[in-house]
Amino acid sequence: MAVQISPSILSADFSRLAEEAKAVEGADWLHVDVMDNHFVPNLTLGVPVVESLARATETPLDCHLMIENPDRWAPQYVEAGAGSVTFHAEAAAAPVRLAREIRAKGARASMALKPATPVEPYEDLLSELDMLLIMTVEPGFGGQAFLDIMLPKIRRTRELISKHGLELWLQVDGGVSASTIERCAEAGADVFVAGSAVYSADDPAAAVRMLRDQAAAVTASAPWACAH
Ligand SMILES: O=C(CO)[C@H](O)[C@H](O)COP(=O)(O)O
Repeated sequence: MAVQISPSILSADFSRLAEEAKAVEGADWLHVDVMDNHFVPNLTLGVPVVESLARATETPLDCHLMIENPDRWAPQYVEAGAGSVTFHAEAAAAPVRLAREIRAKGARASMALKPATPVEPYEDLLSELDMLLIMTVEPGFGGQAFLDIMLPKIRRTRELISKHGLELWLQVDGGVSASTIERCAEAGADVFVAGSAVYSADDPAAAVRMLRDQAAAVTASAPWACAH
């Protein structure tokens, strides 16, 4: 699977969201961080803003729900126009049922793990998902330093994906930049969320292309990438 870049609008100017979305057209996804001030100590946006963003950009929306009770809310983000919906393992009451509901409604189903949540208890669920998101910062805020200690978890997840022969995308989110993306790619990630590294650049679209090229140069020689 080709490397994909998903710029996070958490680092964009929220008073100009449509323009900021257009500034990264050419990216594979637009990462939309939904925070409820309960699951994480920050509050961002909800379903009506996602509906508006879906109308404002051609880029498919990759909605990351950092919220309590995703079982209730996630289907509404599919209806709002998201192409991929990520819920947190720590918050979902019935992750398999929820993943099936997201898929049945027509979006890609994804599950996220906070840094302290291991992947191994979820091994048998991976076949129900289209993507697994490994947080490489504590969720809640952009601009945090990348947690190197997550690299072994990325590697172990890639091994599980290979062991079961899954077509599961492996996303990383938090502190991904020109100086960390290669380590993530070497460990086995193939979908990269980048907020501040993209939106602090003079040319956000060029920053997306540079990150994609950097990661692609690494994964070109990865055995797991060649297998797809
Ligand atoms: O989910 C997130 C925070 O919870 C953001 O997507 C993430 O932090 C992106 O920002 P940056 O690339 O600046 O770290």
